[in-house]
Amino acid sequence: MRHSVPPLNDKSLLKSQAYINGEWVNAKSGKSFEVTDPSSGAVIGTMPEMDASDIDLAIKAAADAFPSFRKTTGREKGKMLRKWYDLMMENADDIAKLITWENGKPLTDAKGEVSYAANFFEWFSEEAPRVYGDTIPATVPGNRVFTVKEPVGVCGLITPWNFPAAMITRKIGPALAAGCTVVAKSPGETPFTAAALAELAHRAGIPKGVINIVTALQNTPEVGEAITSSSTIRKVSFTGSTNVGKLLMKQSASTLKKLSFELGGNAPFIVFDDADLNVAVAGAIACKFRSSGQTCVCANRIYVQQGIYDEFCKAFAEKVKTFKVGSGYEEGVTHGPLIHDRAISKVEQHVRDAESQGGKVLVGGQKMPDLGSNYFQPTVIRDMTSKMQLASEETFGPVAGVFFFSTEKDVVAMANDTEVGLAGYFFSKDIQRCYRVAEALEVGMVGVNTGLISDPAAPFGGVKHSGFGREGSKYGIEEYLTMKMVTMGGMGQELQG
Ligand SMILES: NC(=O)c1ccc[n+]([C@@H]2O[C@H](COP(=O)([O-])OP(=O)(O)OC[C@H]3O[C@@H](n4cnc5c(N)ncnc54)[C@H](O)[C@@H]3O)[C@@H](O)[C@H]2O)c1
Ligand SMILES: O=CCCC(=O)O
Repeated sequence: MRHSVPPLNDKSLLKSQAYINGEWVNAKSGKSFEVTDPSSGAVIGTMPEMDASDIDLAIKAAADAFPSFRKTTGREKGKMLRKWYDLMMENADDIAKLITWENGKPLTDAKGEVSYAANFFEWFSEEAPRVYGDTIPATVPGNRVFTVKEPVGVCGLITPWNFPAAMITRKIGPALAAGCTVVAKSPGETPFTAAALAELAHRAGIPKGVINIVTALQNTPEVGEAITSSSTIRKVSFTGSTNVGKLLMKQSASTLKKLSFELGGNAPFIVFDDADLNVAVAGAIACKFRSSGQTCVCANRIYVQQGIYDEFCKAFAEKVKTFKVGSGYEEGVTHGPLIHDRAISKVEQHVRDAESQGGKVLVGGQKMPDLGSNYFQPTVIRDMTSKMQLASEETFGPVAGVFFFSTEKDVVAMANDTEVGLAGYFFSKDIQRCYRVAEALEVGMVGVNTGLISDPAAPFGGVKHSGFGREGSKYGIEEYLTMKMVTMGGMGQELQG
């Protein structure tokens, strides 16, 4: 079965080829892979199944474009990114339809993602002209020392399917602002959005070779290897799971690349007795069920203090009962399908495991075969314990496990008892506790009395096995720059004449 193409205002935004050196191309082998709609399971199109030989062409194009692009002034690069931002916003409805088509998220969420994604271009269009070095007082008399920031060079970018637009713009925006050229591997599950963005880059006048979008599904490991082992590529930025991050880091070792890794999380979400219950419930809904739980910063372990536990569980479950699950295109739908059957298997396993160890399902807990094979009911389970799988593994789906705790010290110990450290959240009205707990959590990002922390102006990234490097914010561009120090000798002479 082939699912019909969404009605785009501009049909030329739907591409089924990769974009290399300013041209739309197929794989040299002629092979392609099928892309499916996670809602219906229907094949919705194909993309080139590229291999290492195609990637080499993209790397060469990016390397050829680099000497000239690196000399482009910050202001010029800023104008290109701004133009790309404007085109994204003008075509927001079409891009959102493509996101819903291939990722499944509801159209309103997809529109939100387009704006979030485009904002990275706007933000970095403003950072591009503001790349400063330092002047440094030298220790050696007569020496003058200064630093300049230079683009790293050709960058390899690898992104996941859960934000088909925003994960790519969050990398390409700062890369271009710094003066780098890129080879970006779009996610095999969701390649159409990235291709539409490449078409808009073309229209924005971004020079050929500066952006290259390569595609693969089965060949993804080979493509990853080609990118990480290339001696032309100087930097790799990856967003995805911790396991794949570790593999890519090993592969990058022989060429000692600069790396930024945004990896998996297992976010603690803590509600203290002194929290505003309504604010905490709203925060948990937004944080846990955004994109049906498929974001790396989604709450994974919800810890609620004893005095408020029953009340919180009841109010939280009541809210979840109001969700409408269905196709992302359907009016009023709040939550769509998961990306594929592996995701369904994982959430089901977490639910069954929790139930078998005494967890009580308050709402949901089952697959939804009437809607399609990738649908799972939004689920709330109470009486969770640290022995259950969900406590130590990222669920990446619509299952909220609520744990019980007694003291601040206990809950911080439980929150930190994990290898990863991406985001953490807590709710309290006590300002001293807010500082104390924010400082004690071993994560890269903390939400206090909010479940939504993503913002192009705020540094995004983790600690521990959640990776390193920061995206967005004034720090994001640093990932794509190197610092050169210049010492000028014989400078402290007497005036002549
Ligand atoms: N920290 C963040 O910003 C962030 C954002 C989104 C997702 N994630 C994490 O990603 C995971 C969910 O996504 P997933 O299960 O699809 O992750 P994944 O690591 O399996 O895949 C992510 C992407 O990496 C690429 N990939 C996979 N194997 C590869 C290989 N051998 N070489 C090169 N590229 C490869 C694919 O293109 C894929 O789209 C979760 O752990 C989530 O927390 C993290
Ligand atoms: O899934 C990871 C990224 C989520 C976000 O940027 O808010």
